[in-house]
Amino acid sequence: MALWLLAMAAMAFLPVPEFWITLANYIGLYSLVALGLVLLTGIAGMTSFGQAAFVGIGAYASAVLTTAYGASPWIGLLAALALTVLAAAALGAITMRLSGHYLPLGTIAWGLSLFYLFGNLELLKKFDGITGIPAISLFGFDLHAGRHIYLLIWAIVALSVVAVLHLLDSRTGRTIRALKGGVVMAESCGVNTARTKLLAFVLAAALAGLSGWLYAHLQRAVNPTPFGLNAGIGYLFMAVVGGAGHVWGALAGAALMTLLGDWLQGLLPQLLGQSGNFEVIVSGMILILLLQRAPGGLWPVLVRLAQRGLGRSGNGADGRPPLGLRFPGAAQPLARRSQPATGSPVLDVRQARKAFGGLVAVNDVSFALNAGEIVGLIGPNGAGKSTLFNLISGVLPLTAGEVHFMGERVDGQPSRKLAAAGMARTFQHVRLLPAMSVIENVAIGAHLRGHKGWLAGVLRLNRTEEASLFAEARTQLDRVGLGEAATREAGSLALGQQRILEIARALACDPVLLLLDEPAAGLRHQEKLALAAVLRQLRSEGVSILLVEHDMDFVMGLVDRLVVMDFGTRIAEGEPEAIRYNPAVIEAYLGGVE
Ligand SMILES: Nc1ncnc2c1ncn2[C@@H]1O[C@H](COP(=O)(O)OP(=O)(O)OP(=O)(O)O)[C@@H](O)[C@H]1O
Repeated sequence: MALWLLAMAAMAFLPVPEFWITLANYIGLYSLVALGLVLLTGIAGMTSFGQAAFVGIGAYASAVLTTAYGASPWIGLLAALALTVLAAAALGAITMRLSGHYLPLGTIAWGLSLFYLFGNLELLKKFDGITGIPAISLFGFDLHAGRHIYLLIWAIVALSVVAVLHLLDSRTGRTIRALKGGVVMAESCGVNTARTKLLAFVLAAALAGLSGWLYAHLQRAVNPTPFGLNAGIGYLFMAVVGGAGHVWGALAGAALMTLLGDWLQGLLPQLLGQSGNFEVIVSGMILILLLQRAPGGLWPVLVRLAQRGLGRSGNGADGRPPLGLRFPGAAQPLARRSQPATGSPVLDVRQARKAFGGLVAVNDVSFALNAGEIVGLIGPNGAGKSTLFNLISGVLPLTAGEVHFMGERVDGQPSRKLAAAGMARTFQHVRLLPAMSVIENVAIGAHLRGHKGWLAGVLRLNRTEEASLFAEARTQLDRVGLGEAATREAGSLALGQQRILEIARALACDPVLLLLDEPAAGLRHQEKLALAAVLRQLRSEGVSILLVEHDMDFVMGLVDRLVVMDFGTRIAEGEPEAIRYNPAVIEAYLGGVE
């Protein structure tokens, strides 16, 4: 990064052609928008075609203030950011609720609307646009030449890159990255996913607004053309082609698309003997080929080539150790909640019912669980165990009945509220972030035990807390026997170990009640013994555990009580030995006894 900064800064003082500076200025402006898209689309997983409209809001805000009201461009900057953030908060509150194809369609809808708004408002001089925008003045020096504003543009790009890198390497950043693992997992760790999505959306828009502000004072004139849907698609292309999962991919994509377009614009008319927009067609084809050859984008390819050239290999795609693993020194242990007294009521499920249309998956099931107890929920496939888990943990709403947790009625509450109250869970189908390190996955579980927000993350005021969160994650990994794998990518673990990782993540929540959905599936015999030992240890510490499991040997030797379900109904409850010989249970499993 230092080398890159030096090279970029040197260019301003070297006798390079003015035209290079112009290209570099535009690459810088595009990089800012693409950087926002890396955050929003590549990392948080939400596709937006409408970013150009936010560039427009930033540009017009400053253009109007500086031309019609004679304000300083710096006041224009504040207005540009404020207006973009407000517009993004309003649009995001509506659009971020959409999912699947509807989300990108939604962004196209408001992208188009804003474009026509720019072109039809008298205040913005309609499609003619605004001219005579003043240059930015810095320390009494007017930045009216491209070479002058160049340094400002790239200083802002560099700061933005650092800010986004810091953000991603923070408590809030992990929640943004966790969105790709699905909202159910993130919410079960206490993350407010709606707010996190909105934050990613607003931050991406703010970067676009910043780019718009710079654009207005570089061009000194604005009209709606560069803020339309075409430009929005172009920005998305830059992020994807550069490598949407990587911060530096934004710069790589902006540089590639700008340089390629410019090169082809000069070359093609000479080759073809006629002028036209042929560069759009040819660069489109080149980009498709590139995406076929390198679906992850240009940046990971550049990193691989550089590593090969240097004869080194890095840990992550960026060639650096995984984010969040650079904490020297001892950490303050996180505060723990006090566990309820052994034997006191923790969970009380009363007549819980769930119907999916005509199918009653859980049929008026009742049972209770006390502190320091391990209760097993068993039953044949399709008996309704996972559905009951989802009812208890707030993932699914009940059709009827009640769930009480720690003396309070909790049905109807979102799972993040239950996580805050001390309920942590794992999933039947493992839900983790395969490209994230093992320890970072576990640190997501400790989300509610930290408090630093996104700004503290960006400004690096979170280091002490991060050290504590990671120390906690490491403790839980050691506890379940995965300490050695802390820095590995979670996706590289065997499935059984991924389940254990989920247990460590749930333990990082400091739970009162642990809900484990088939924790022993995929484990070898020794690993099962080790897991049983960990669960017994937790019980002795006062943690209550409810587990769904098909492995009867594992369950019988571990649990205090069993609840048996069949066809959505509780058919038996009792100590393992009694359940083993219960005729109703035998019938459910074996389909009848002679
Ligand atoms: N979202 C849903 N919509 C419709 N039906 C569902 C849904 N989720 C579960 N079911 C049905 O509810 C019943 C209970 O399913 P559930 O997954 O809870 O059983 P299970 O006991 O966990 O089974 P397994 O041991 O195979 O995981 C099944 O018939 C299933 O097909």
